[in-house]
Amino acid sequence: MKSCTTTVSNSFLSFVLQTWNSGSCDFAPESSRFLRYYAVWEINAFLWISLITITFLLANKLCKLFKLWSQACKIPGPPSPSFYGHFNTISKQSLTELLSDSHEEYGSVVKLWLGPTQLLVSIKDPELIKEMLLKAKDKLPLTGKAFRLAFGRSTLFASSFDKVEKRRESLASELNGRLVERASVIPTKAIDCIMAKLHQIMGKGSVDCKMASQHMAFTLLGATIFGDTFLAWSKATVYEELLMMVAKDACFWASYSVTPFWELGFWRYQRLCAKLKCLTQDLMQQCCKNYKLYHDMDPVSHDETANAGVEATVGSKSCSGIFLQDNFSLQELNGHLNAREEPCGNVMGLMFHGCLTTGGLISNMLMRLVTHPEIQRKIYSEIIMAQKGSGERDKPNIEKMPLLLATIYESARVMPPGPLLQRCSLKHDLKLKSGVIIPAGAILVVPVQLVQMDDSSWGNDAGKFNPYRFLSKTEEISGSMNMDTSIAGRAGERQDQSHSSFVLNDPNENPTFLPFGSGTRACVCQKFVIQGVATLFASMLEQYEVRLHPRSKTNSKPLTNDSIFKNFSSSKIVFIRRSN
Ligand code: HEM
Repeated sequence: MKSCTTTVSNSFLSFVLQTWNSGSCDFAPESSRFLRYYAVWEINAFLWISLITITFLLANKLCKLFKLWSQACKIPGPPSPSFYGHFNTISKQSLTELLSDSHEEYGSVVKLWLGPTQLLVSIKDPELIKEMLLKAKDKLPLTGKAFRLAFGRSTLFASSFDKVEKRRESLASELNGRLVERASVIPTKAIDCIMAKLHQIMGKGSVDCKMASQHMAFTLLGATIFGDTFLAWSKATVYEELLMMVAKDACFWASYSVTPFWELGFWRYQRLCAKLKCLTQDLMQQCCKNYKLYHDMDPVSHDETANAGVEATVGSKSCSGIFLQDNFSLQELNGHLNAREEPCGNVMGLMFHGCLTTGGLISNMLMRLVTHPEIQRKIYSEIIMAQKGSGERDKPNIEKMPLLLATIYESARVMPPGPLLQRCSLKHDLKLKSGVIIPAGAILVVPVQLVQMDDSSWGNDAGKFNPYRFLSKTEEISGSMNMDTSIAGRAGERQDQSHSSFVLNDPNENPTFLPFGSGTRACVCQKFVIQGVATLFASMLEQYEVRLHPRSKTNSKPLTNDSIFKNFSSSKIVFIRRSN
């Protein structure tokens, strides 16, 4: 027995047997010997099974790795400079620039190694992009992890398509249905709040474009989701700060392959996330209380009550926020919660994604307006003309503002809020019609910035900011008939736009217009965002002219941006109240 104690497993065995021998059992010597053999046999079997399972798992991993390497060999791309692939190159050079060089040299599908097991495949050809965005339904595990660490489990923004499919559908049908109609009412109230805040800040001189845009996006989205309650909420400023702090570190903590429970910083981050969650719950409770109050009242007094506490800052009409309408409540957005779902995960996720992307778009729009004052002047005339037609201040008629809409599209084209679209096929290899096979688990990217600036899709002036590319001229013939002439791609004709009227082309007709993605995981809010941002700018430009602060420098050449945080310009701008 003593000789058995030399190995770890045997010492465990002897412990078991000794316990048996010294126990109070009255086994006969044969049965106790049988039990001893049986125990030895069981433990040996357990160790063998463990060994075989681990070997099988390792062999499986190794096979997958060989398969990945052999499939990746067939995809063209620059040779890997080291064991870590192009990872070090990317930290020195922007990924978009590296992809631009690689596509030029190796064609429309290129691979880069981000490590021995991490393959990135970039696609630039419009047809292949369309096919890939339809077929690759998953998002990178890193994206899903960033959302999960920050906001808990949710049914939007998860990596696997199966988890998000249902919630995407319900959100899309609600947003693209009657809520789009409301998107034009909400910003009018939000804009008063935004301008009140900007005026406070501008008392000190100018405002930082990045800060102003972030605040506009936050207020616009908050008012849209939560309604009047949000505009009157005393903790909105703290909420905004917290959201931005969480956003800044989300990807960093998700990038650890093992969640770093040992890091103090991680727990500090988790405390921020918990605070954000408490605030979201507080806001949602207030919304529900106000909603109940509003619905328990007789219809005549609705407006008075819903505006209690809001009247000081915003107009007179009440609005209850998009998700508190009839059958689509905030609770419903979070789903029929299952045990593994966080109560406000979806709402926080939407605020997070919506604020960053919409903030990026607004910042970009503001910078285009200050660097192209002639376009701003024309948009202003368009707003005044449209207003004369309808006479309603509370609801700017953005359908009559094609130049404003085209400027938003063009801003999103020249500098999309996210420079790369990323997808993944987690379980299956992806076979494209061209014959290329992309192994399961590879990171698939579309370099949106390159694709949207490509001469072959956008004409020779693809690198220029020109909103008129999204417009068609309508010429009046014999005073009655309208004839559409597409002016996209005709640089000469674009010079004389002052006396013509225009209609907006559908930007999604061009398959390389991708600021909102496309295919299975495309943004469900495109229509809604465009309408909201257009109404925001229509209300704002009607009252204010935006100018660059005289001492501020701009870089009118779009920067290549690898992160949406870099997308905010830090130029100083001023809002000058119009005299009329
Ligand atoms: C300028 C503003 C926005 C831009 C540029 C934008 C862009 C995007 C992009 C590029 C994607 C991924 C598309 C793909 O992979 O094909 C996406 C997904 C999504 N966006 Fe947006 N977005 C914006 C605002 C919003 C807002 C305001 C909301 C909602 C309040 C929203 C909700 C979503 C949702 C639910 C998804 C799908 C997530 C998934 O399938 O996991 N977006 N967006």
